[in-house]
Amino acid sequence: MLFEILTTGSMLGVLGTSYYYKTNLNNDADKILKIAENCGLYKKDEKIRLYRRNFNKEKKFTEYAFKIPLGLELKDFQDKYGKFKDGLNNRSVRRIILKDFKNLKLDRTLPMQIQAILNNRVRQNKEIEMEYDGMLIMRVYDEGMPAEMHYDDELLKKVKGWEVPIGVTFKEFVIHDFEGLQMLVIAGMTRYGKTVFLKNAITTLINNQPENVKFTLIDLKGGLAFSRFMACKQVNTVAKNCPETLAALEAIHRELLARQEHFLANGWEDIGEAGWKERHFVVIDEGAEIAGFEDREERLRATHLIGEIARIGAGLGYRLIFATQYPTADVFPRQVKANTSAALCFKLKNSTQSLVVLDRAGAEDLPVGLKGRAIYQTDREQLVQTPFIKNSFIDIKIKPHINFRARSEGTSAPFKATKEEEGGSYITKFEKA
Ligand SMILES: Nc1ncnc2c1ncn2[C@@H]1O[C@H](COP(=O)(O)OP(=O)(O)OP(=O)(O)O)[C@@H](O)[C@H]1O
Repeated sequence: MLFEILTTGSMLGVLGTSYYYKTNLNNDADKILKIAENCGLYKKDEKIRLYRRNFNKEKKFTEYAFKIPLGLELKDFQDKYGKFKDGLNNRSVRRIILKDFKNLKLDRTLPMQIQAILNNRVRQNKEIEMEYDGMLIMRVYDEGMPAEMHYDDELLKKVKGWEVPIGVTFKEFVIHDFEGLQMLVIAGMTRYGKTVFLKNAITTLINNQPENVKFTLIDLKGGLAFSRFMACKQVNTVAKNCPETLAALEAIHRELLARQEHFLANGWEDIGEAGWKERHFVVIDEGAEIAGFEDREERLRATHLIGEIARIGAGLGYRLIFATQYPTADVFPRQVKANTSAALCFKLKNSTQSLVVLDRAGAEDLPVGLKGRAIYQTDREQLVQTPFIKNSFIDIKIKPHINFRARSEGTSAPFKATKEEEGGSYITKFEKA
C-alpha cells in the first residue's frame, strides 16, 4: 500500500514538475512579449520577437533571446526591469514537492494529506537578468538570489591582491578589482548596506595587503562606523568633520603633486611602471555632506580636491571610494563621475537618482527592505547580494594590525606633510615590487 502511494506520488510529482516547466516556459515568454508591448517597447507595428529559448536545468534558468526592433536598446528594457519582474511573479503556482510524499501519515487523513500536497501553491520569486549581444538576452531564474550572504573566512579566501568581494549573482561570485577599476561609487538609500560594504572593503584590503594598503577614511556621519579601524596601522587618518576633511584632502593633494613630479623626473608613466606596491585608498562616506559644507570656499575646495584625486590619482596609486545616499548631480564632483566606471548601487528613492549613478532608471525598483541587494555596474551590469560582515568578524581580522600604542587625539586628525614633502624633493620610501 505504502509502496503504491509512494510510486503514484513520485509519478505525479514528475508529471507535475514537467507540466510546471512546460507551462511556465510558455507563460514566461508570452508574458515578456506582452509586458514589452504594454510598456511601449515597440516601434510602429514592429514588436520584439522570440528567437530562441534554452532551459538550463542545472542552474534553473531559462534564457530567452529576442530580436528587438531597430531604435530600441538594452537600456530601454532595463528601465522597465520592475515591470518585467512583477509581471513574471504576478501569481502563485502549483508546486508538488516529492519529499512531502515520504512524510505522509498512514491514517484516516491520508486523502486530505495527498490533496494538500497536490494543491500546494507557492508565491513565485523569479529574477531576471538582461544582456545584449546582437539580441536581447533575458535570463529568467526560477528562484531569486539568496536574501543573505555572510562574509566569512571561506569568502575571504576567494579574493586576492586588490580584489574586494562584491557579492553573489544567481550564478556566480563577483569581485571588484581595484587594480583594474580604481574608483568606485556607492549609492543607496539609508540602511540598505553602504557602510557594511565599506567595512567589508576595508577589512578585506587590510587582511590581504597589510603592508601595502593605506587609508584616509572620511566619515562625515560622525566617525562611528570607521572608529574600529582608527588604530590600524594602515589607517593614516579618520576625518570626521569639515576642517579634518579639508586637512586630509590637502595632505593627499600635496602628496599627489609630489608623486607626479617624482614620476615625471624618473620617466615613469604610472605606479605600475614605478614598481611601487603602495595603494592609498580615500574612502568618503557620506559624500553629500561635502556639498553641504556651510562655507562656500571650503565646499568648493573640498570638491575640487576630490575631483583631482579622481582625475589624476589612479595612475599615481590613489583609489577613491565615494559613497552617498543622496546621489544628485550636485553631490558628485564632476571629475568623480567622469573618471569612475564602476558603481555599486543599492535601492534608490527615484529614477532621477538612479540616472545620476547608473545613467539609467532602475535602482528605484530594487526590492523594498531587502538589505544588501544592489546593482553592480562596470562595462556590464549584475544584480548582486552583497556580503554581510559582522563587526565581531572585522575585529578578529584587524586585531593583528592594531597599533596598541594609544593614539593621541592628534594622530586621528589628518597627518601633516613633512618638510620634505612640502618642498621639491619627495622622500617617502616605497618597496620595489
Ligand atoms: N549585505 C547585507 N546583508 C544583510 N543585511 C545587511 C547588509 N548590509 C547591511 N545590512 C543590514 O542593514 C543595516 C544597515 O546597513 P548600513 O549601515 O550599511 O546602511 P547604510 O546604507 O550605510 O545606511 P546609512 O546611509 O543610514 O548609514 C545593517 O546594520 C545590517 O543589519
